[in-house]
Amino acid sequence: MILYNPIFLIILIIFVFFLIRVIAYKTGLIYLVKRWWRIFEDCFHVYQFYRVPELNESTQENQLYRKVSLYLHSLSSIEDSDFTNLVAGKKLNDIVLCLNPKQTIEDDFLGARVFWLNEVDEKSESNPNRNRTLILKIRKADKRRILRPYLQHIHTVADEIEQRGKRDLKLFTNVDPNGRWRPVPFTHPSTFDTIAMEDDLKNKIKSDLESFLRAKQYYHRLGRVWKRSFLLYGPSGTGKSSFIAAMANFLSYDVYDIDLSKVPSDSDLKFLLPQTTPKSIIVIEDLDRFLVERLTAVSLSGVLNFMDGILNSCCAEERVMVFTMNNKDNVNPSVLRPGRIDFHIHFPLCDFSAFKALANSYLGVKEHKLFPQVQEIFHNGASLSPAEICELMIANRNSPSRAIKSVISALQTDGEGRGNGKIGRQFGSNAEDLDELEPHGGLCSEGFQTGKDFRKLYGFLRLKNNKKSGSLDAAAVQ
Ligand SMILES: Nc1ncnc2c1ncn2[C@@H]1O[C@H](COP(=O)(O)OP(=O)(O)OP(=O)(O)O)[C@@H](O)[C@H]1O
Ligand SMILES: [Mg+2]
Repeated sequence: MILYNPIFLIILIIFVFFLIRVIAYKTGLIYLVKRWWRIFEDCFHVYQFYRVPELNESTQENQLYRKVSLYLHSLSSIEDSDFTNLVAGKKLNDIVLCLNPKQTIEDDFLGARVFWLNEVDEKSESNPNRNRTLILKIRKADKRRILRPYLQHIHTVADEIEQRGKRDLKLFTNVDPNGRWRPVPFTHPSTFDTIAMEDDLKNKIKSDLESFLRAKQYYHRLGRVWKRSFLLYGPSGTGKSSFIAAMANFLSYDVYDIDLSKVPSDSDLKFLLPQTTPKSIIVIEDLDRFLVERLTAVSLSGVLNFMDGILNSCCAEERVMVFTMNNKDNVNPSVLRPGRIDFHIHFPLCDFSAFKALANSYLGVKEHKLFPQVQEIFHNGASLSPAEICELMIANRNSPSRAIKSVISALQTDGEGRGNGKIGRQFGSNAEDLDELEPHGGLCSEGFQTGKDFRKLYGFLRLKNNKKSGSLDAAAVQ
């Protein structure tokens, strides 16, 4: 009889409903129900699809793909996917989620639901970094209302992520036999803080790079190509490659590292350039070795054309070119002429101030009773490369005294005479060294030949000498 009591029936229905809900959530059945509901719902909607391929028709990287990918990886719904990839991130102990081939993720925008499918071309499974496409699935009914603002939203969010430096940098190498770039994550930890270099010089380079980043309008107004080129030269193990990594981390730029021995001809070298993306550093290491010892099939004119190629319109935006050499004296002067290289930066062997900077970072000591002895040895002309000193410090990191003693004995045995004439002029502390960083062309070539002009260009004298500074001076630091 009680079953016919309406109050009892209501309580029973509520209880059963509550029980089903609890079971559905506890067991995860709710997700199955939601999926079925979506499949059912889909039967009443017409969808439209938009493909965003990774490469455009001329096999260059599609910038929209990069932005969409960046945006999707920032969505919380990637965590709710049935399956996704977990990979180690850039920072220590960092784990990031990464889309799996064929994975679909959902996004909501202005009350409309859209889907993204990560499609990987079956033919390219051996090379998963290529021929990938992100497919946007959007209801036809919502398309007119949300498509444009949605794409704009993706642009904005991706730009913000990049600005915040969250962009995962890539290192591209030209080892692909098809003459294409092969990317790997770029996770080099080097920063300007970890490089032992005189602060003044470091700050000048940093402020030049910062003003370069901000100067897009300025360069365009002048009709000049927005690029910078650097020559880093000095003995082995003095930090040239680490400095390039520090630049990439500072600018948040990808790195394209060209191995000239893997380039079969001049035209292949030329072909590599248009495939690079804006916001990138293009690097040729040990250029002197390749040119002097002829270790590459590429000719001198091929290299010169490549260096000038950055001036052509297809790759004129936001490029930094860096060349490294052990010795620039044997290289044909046309390689180094103004216009091809903007800055020459010397990386010498260690002096006492660099040694102290390394001791501070590697051993955590700012002062030590053995420092006067080390200073004396440097003063007498002995030196080692920072790399050699770093290795000794790492090997003896548990005992600073032992580490410094091992540096002293290495300086006495291997370092004799190596630092001849270098001490005191390592990091641009005098007028001669300012010339080392002096601009050698590009924006600054005409009429900027002395250290004084260089300082003027970068505004160091602006406060003192406002009247004298020209318009180029003011704009260059914007
Ligand atoms: N100035 C420096 N400050 C801090 N670490 C340095 C410096 N120079 C070298 N090192 C350390 O020494 C190692 C080798 O340096 P790096 O590879 O950058 O030298 P390099 O000049 O590129 O040498 P090579 O000409 O042989 O390519 C790196 O691990 C780096 O940490
Ligand atoms: Mg190197």
